[in-house]
Amino acid sequence: MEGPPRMSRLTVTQNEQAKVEDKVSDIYRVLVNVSPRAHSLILELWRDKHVEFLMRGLRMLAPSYHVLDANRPWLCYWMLHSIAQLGESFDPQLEEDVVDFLSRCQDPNGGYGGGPGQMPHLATTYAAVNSLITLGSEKALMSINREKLCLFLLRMKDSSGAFRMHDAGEMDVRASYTAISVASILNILDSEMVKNIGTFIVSCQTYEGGIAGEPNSEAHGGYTFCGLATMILIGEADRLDLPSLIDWAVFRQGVEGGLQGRTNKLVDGCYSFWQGAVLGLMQRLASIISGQLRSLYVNEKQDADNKTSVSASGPSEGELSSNGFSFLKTPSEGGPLYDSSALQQYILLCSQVLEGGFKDKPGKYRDHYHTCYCLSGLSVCQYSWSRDVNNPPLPTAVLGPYENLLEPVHPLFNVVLDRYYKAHEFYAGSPSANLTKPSMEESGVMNFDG
Ligand SMILES: CC(C)=CCC/C(C)=C/CC/C(C)=C/COP(=O)(O)OP(=O)(O)O
Ligand SMILES: [Zn+2]
Repeated sequence: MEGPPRMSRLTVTQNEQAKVEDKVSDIYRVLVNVSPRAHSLILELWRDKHVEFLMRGLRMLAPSYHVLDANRPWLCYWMLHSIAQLGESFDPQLEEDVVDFLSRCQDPNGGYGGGPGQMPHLATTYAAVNSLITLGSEKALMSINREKLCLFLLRMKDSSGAFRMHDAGEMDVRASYTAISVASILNILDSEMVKNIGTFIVSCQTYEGGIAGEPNSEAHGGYTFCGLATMILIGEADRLDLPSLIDWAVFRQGVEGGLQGRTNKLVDGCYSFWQGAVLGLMQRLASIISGQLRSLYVNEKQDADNKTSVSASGPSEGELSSNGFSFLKTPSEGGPLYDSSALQQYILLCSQVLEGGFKDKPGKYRDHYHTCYCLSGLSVCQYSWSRDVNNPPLPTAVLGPYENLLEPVHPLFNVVLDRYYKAHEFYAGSPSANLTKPSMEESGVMNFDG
């Protein structure tokens, strides 16, 4: 694994980076020569344009949902979540159409496929569940068959502890996150689902400090978010080497202000969330981090398996599903571990498309994925100085006019906070223990090792 950075990639990075830097410094040259009003205008979030772009996308999707065949729950999530972060409500007819469509994607044996009749997949299950929670109506929340979903999740669980994305599919950190995220938010997380997942994720942390998609691969922001969020949701974050994770993550901010996904690659607006949220989550792990640093200094070498009192003694099922809720009660300490103002500048100046929507970087086209994750990253950034995400941030934390402020998101699930609270309350009365579930053998947990 260890070795020098690949030179070809470094060369491309430097050339491309220079072009982006030129563009950014052109904009700054304009900025310093104009009035404060113009400065503020340039940093404005073009809300109406974004809502127009997103609503148009949703309406086009609604009648037939025939585009991007296997990705339709994702398109729903990216658009709905973006609209919710912008503080807009949904037209009841549109909401009804989306719930009906997603119900048609729900497999009779649990989970959601990329379209009606398609095989259930963990990624589209996550997207569908987050979409329905974002819609937030009783009809939307009731439409999820949690009992069957529980069976689907157990079917995707391999004997090693890791999850597969779909029947006979690949096992990676995305699968762990999407499974644990939906189980936690729907209050069906149990010890069977959690078993050995921490060990799998620990095995994906690389020599750089970030987390890879699978053991022996390269650390990447997308997988690092998935791995860290999963470890927090299962109460095992202290099994990761958090100081080295921070060390890797803080160096992912480029001179352009944006964040890159991996070493020597270009910055990209979508990592504003994947990497920004990782560093945001770290602010709530301060006590574990200082404990790990202390033990480093006193040279207390601990076996990773013995570090977690929670995993050693086994948490109760109620405790497991409540990790996502209690995490928010831990104060966010010390301010952001990245330059929040520079990241907001990158999102607003380099990723924002004035006709509506967001893109990876100048020279690329807008799309709904980048719109969703640039907005999610911007929201995380705006609240990065707040100890409590439930309180509005100070004006100094929000770059540009204060009207730029977005709705806060739950950083572990990436759904708007008030929708999360509604779902949490809705599903609180019926935890996993009340669902009739078979054992691992009865549910046919796949064992490819024979
Ligand atoms: C919840 C869920 C399903 C999360 C997915 C997380 C995520 C974004 C993973 C990224 C996967 C990956 C290796 C991208 C590299 O693309 P690239 O080589 O085009 O980009 P790069 O140059 O920026 O690395
Ligand atoms: Zn991207």
